[in-house]
Amino acid sequence: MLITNIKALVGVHSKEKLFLRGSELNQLPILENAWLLLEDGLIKDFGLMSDLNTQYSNLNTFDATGKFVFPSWCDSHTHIVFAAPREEEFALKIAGKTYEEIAAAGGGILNSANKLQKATADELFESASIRLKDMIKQGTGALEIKSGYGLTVESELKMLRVIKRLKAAFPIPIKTTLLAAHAYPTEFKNNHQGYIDLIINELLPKVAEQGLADYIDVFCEKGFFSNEETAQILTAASNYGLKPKIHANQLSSSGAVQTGISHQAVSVDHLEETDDEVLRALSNSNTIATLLPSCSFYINIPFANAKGLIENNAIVALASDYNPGSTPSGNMNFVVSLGCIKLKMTPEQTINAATLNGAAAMELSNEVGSIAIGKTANLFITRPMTSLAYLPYSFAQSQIETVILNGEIYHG
Ligand SMILES: N=CN[C@@H](CCC(=O)O)C(=O)O
Ligand SMILES: [Zn+2]
Repeated sequence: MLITNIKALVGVHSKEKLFLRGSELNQLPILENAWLLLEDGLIKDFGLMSDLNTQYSNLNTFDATGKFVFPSWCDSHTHIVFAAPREEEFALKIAGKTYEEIAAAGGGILNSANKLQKATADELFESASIRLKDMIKQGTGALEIKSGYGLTVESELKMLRVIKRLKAAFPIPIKTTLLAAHAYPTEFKNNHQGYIDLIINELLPKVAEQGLADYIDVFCEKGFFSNEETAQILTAASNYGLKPKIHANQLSSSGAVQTGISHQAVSVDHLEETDDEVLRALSNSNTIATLLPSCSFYINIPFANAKGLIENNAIVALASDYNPGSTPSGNMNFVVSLGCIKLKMTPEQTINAATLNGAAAMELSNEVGSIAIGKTANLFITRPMTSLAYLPYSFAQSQIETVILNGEIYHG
């Protein structure tokens, strides 16, 4: 397929550029009045319309006059396998209850775990497929999915197998993260070590043997998993080659970021509580700071200090956190708008953070996240737009007209 007359081809980073640190995030290379050639599912070539080779004239052509072409969003933090939404908690939130209060009253993660344990794998696969199709139509072309609503060996494995089926059924790269340490099941409320032992001695060996996860995650937070408990789990997982991507500093500043970094985490995610120690720890670090502004928006908690992280030369990514409790939305266009409106990032910074750095947070930036020859042809074409900034500016409305995955138009 040949795409011609592209008003702006966005994110033409060199293939060697695998992530953008600090002020590099400002650089979003764009080719105006361009063409893009896709072949065998990959990006084959691109250039200026003035230099378009006539040998391509008999190809299947898509005329993108007035339109922008973006690399697909790379959503590196989601929990899209769940049994049921939790809109009953929505009313409690409106009435003023906090996320922690709802969780303490039996809502939250344990509520989702009860429902997931009763759901069949087929039901979970069907409902997650509907969510994933919606996300793809909204421009997502690579994502990470976590377990964490099973909280028993059997149900965590059930979730991971559902994610494996999603990988096989959908034409986009998907990475899987084991998040058995999402909350303590009620029966282990007063026996934390018992649950940790279950994860380490029973679950991890099975997950590793069956190749069901790429990463390990822990909700390292007051009232959930302490730094010491997190460290135990990360150390055990490293013996199976599972690198950490952890939930850190969402509700309090508890040292979670530092624990993640000391275990060579690929990313530390959330960081709504971004104190000076967090900035220092992530300054020049190879651990990616993944920010989830839709979560801050939805549960009314502080927004992460993106500017401080960028000024301190951290690698900042943006992701959705799609889950039934704190963020019932996987719309990366809205994430990018919030990045601008609430994190005070520029449109260029948010787009880089939601594409190339998101890909890096899944160790996929060799494959996706920018427009480079040889990368997978996962991209989207907008409606005619006046400028790049129009996309985040027109918040909560989709400017995406056509989604292309592996070089072909996606019809869902
Ligand atoms: N904080 C931990 N996990 C999710 C929320 C899970 C839930 O409420 O179901 C998050 O990233 O916000
Ligand atoms: Zn999360």
